[in-house]
Amino acid sequence: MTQRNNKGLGGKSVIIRLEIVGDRMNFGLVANIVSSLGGDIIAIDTIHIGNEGSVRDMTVNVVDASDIAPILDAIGKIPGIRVVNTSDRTFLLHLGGKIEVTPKVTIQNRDDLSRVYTPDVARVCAAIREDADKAFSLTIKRNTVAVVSDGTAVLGLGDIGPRAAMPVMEGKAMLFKQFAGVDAFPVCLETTDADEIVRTIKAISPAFGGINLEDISSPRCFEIEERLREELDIPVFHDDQHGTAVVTYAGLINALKIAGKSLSDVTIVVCGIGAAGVAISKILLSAGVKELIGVDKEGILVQGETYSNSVKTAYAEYTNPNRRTGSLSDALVGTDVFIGVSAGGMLTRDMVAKMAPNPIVFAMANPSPEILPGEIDDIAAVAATGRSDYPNQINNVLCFPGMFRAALDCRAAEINEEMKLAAAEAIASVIPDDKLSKYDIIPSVFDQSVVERIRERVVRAAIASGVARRIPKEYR
Ligand SMILES: NC(=O)c1ccc[n+]([C@@H]2O[C@H](COP(=O)([O-])OP(=O)(O)OC[C@H]3O[C@@H](n4cnc5c(N)ncnc54)[C@H](O)[C@@H]3O)[C@@H](O)[C@H]2O)c1
Ligand SMILES: O=C(O)C[C@H](O)C(=O)O
Ligand SMILES: [Mg+2]
Repeated sequence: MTQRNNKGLGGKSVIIRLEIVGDRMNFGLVANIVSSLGGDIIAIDTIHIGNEGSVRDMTVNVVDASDIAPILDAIGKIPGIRVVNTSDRTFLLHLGGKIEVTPKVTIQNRDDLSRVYTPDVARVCAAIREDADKAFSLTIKRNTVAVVSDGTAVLGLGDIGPRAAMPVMEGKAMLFKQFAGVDAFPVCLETTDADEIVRTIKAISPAFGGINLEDISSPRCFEIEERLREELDIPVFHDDQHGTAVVTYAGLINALKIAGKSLSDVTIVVCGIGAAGVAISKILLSAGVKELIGVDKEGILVQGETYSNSVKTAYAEYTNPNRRTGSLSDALVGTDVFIGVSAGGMLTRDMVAKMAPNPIVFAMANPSPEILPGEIDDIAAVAATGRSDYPNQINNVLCFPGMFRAALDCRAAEINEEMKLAAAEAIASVIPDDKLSKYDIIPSVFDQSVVERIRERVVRAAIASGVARRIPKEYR
C-alpha cells in the first residue's frame, strides 16, 4: 500500500479568494476543474455577499506546489469568476512565529506586583542563592528545555543558517508542549564554532532543565554533545542522534516480529554514517546485534582504512566484523535489514531484491527517502520512512517529548544508554502483537499512550541506573 496523503499540514494547501459575479457560483464546474488538475477542495467559506455578487475563500490541497498555477489559470478562465489572491496556509501558520510566552498568573494589583517582582522576589532569589537546587522548584528550570541549533544540518536541507532554522526549532518546541507538557525554547546560534557553541550553551544553561541539540552537522555534533555532557549537570541530548536511534530500534523490534527474525541473528546495513547513522548503529549493537555493516559515500566502511572523517575511521573499528568490502549494492546481498539515513533515492529495487528473504527497509532520509515504499511493497516484509504521508513513520518526534518529560520529572543528571533502550522498548510496546502488521510497526505520534509509556519506563531506568536526582511520588 502506498498512499500520498495531501491533507492537513502534510501536503501543500492554498486558500484561493474568488470574486463571483452574479448570485451563484457553478460549484460543479469549479470542483471538476480543480480535481481534474490534481487538487482537492476541502472547504469553501463565504467572506462577503453583496448585490453584485460574492467573495469566497476556497481551500484546496495539492500534492505538489507546481499543481497550483494550472488550477488558478483554469479557474480564472471561468466566466463570472475572478481570482482575487491566494495564500499559502503553511506560511499563514508561520506568521509571527508559532509560539509565545504566557504568564501563569495575572498581575492584578500592587500586591501581586510586589510578589512576582521586586521587592518580594528578592527573598526567592536569596533562597536559590543559599541552595542552587531550589532553582528546580522555584523557577521554570524544572520544566524547560532549550532546543539549540546552529542551523548547519536542518532536516535534509543542510546548512541553511540559524535564522532559517528557527521554524523547525519553533516546531519542535510546539511538539514538546503539545505531546508532553514540556516548555521548550528555540535557541538558534550565529556561530558554527564548536568551542563557542559549548561556551554559549553552558552560559545559558541556568534557565534550563535540559538541552536538546538539534540539526547540528556531523562530526562537530559528536564533540559538542560529548563536551556538554561532561560539563553540564542537566541532560544533553542530540535528537538527530539519539532520538532517531531510539525510534529506529523501536521500529526494528516490531518489524523483526513481522519478518519472523531475531535481533541477534540478522545482518544489518546502515547507510549514511553521520549523526543519525552512528547513533543508530551504537544502540543496535548495545541491544545485541552482531553483524552490522556501515556504508557511506566511500562504500562499505572497513577496519584498518583511514577515512577523511575520523568518526568513520573509528566506526569501522567496531562494526563489519566479517570485513566485507564493496559498494552499498554488495553490502546488501543476503542482508536482512537496510537502514538509510543518507540521501534520497540511494536504494534501488534491484538491491532490495538481492537482500535475504523478507527484507526490512527503513528509508529514513528526509524529506526524500532512499527509496519510496511503493517501489518495494511486494518484496519487502516491512518498509518504513521518516515521513508522515506513508505508513510506518519512523521519526524522532516519537521519542524526544516523552524522553524529556521523564528526564525532567526525575531530574535526571543525564540521559544514559539504559534510558534510551527503555524508551525504545516502551515505544515498541505501544502496539500489541495482535495489532502488528507490515503497515503498523510503530505507533502514531498522536497516540497519547506513547509519552506516558516512555515516561514510565525511562523514569524507572533512570532510577535503576542511578542518575535520577528526584523520585517522582508514584515510584516511591
Ligand atoms: N526519520 C528521522 O527521524 C530522521 C532523523 C534524523 C535524520 N534523518 C534524516 O537522515 C539524513 C541524515 O541525517 P544526519 O543528521 O545523520 O546527517 P549527517 O549529515 O550527519 O549524515 C549524513 C551521512 O550520509 C552520508 N551520505 C550522504 N549521501 C550519501 C550517499 N549518496 N551514499 C552514502 N552515504 C551518503 C554522508 O556522507 C553523511 O555521513 C537526513 O536526510 C535527515 O533528514 C531522519
Ligand atoms: O525533524 C524531523 O522531523 C526529523 C529529524 O530531526 C531530521 O532532522 O530530519
Ligand atoms: Mg533534526
